[in-house]
Amino acid sequence: MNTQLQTGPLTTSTKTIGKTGVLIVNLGTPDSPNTPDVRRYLREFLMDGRVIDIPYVSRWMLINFIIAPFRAPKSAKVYKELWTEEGSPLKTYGYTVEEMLQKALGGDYVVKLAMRYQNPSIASGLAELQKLGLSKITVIPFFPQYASASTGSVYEEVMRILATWQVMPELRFVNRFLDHPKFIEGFVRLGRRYLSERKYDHVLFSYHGLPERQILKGDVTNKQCKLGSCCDTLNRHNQFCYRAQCFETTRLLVKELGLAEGTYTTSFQSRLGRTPWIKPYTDDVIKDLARRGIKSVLALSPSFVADCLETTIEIGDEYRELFKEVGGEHWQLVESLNDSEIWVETLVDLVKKA
Ligand SMILES: C=CC1=C(C)c2cc3[nH]c(cc4nc(cc5[nH]c(cc1n2)c(C)c5CCC(=O)O)C(CCC(=O)O)=C4C)c(C)c3C=C
Ligand SMILES: [Fe+2]
Ligand SMILES: [Fe+2]
Repeated sequence: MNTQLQTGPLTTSTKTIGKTGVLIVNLGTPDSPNTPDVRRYLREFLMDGRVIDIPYVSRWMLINFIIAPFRAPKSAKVYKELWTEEGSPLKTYGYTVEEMLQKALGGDYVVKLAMRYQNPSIASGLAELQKLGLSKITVIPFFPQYASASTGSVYEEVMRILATWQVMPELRFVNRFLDHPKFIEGFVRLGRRYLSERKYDHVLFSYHGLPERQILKGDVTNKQCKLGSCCDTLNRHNQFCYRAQCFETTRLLVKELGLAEGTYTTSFQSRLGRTPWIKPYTDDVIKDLARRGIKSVLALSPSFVADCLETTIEIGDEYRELFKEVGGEHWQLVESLNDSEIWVETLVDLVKKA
């Protein structure tokens, strides 16, 4: 037997051996807008300790005694308004983007769509990729800004499943892409289109909110986040502060859109429960804008890459109603990146650079 150690250079390049799997992952949505499916979705979603980060027993009681019996039927009604003939927009756009990205990347890649909660699950997407004997897998959570409750949870689920594999291929996780030039350009193009059609008194950038506690728990480097003006700049100490990442996203968009100081605001929506969430709250900002005599608002939501309950219903319908109730006249939601070419170009670039 030849026991001599090979000392020369490697003769094979890992790049040429197998294909690369690309798992694109969005948050998830119910299988249907009926109460049992919505209940199952909310149960899986909100039992995630990264989403509701309270002790297991308290979380279990909250979900089973409040969310499941009371919130699920209410949410089901709203999901029925959102639902289209093709289903939930979040999932429909996901499948279209899966197809577009596969076409754009070509035969060296296999693209699979997964949802963190419900279907198609991360487990099923990874199982399909496993069968192909890939040399590399790149995971792209569809969240522009990092948060433990979103990106962190996708990572955890992927790692939980991969931990059971005998062969683990080379792995890449895209952490965030809030400053990717094409991602920014995507929202800028949309914004410009609306701004060229009519004059708006104010532009509102409304992001998904988070409990303040979750931001403070993530501030591991220097414990300096006070959830105030410290989040106004993004630097190496607060690079994972979700609030700071949202302000940075606004800054990049504002620069490209050429908005003047005082004509735009960043705010946070979708509060749940009684603990404090990051501020300013979108509903408070809307009331304040109306009080200041602002009559027309253009609203963008760059924490989402596909339209969903949080954009179409919460911003598009509920905040419009609120704005009009408090004296506003014209409210316009800017649609999300959805299945636009520029969003697919963003993904191609993220995959190639991973
Ligand atoms: C404690 C609760 C929640 C945290 C934390 C949270 C973080 C978070 N969520 C998204 C993206 C989405 N959330 C969506 C819906 C949604 N979010 C929560 C709660 C928390 N989210 C609930 C209860 C719901 C369901 C809606 C309802 O029943 O009222 C959606 C839309 C899904 C759809 O089907 O359309 C998205 C997308 C992010 C990015 C995030 C952390 C930054
Ligand atoms: Fe959410
Ligand atoms: Fe911060």
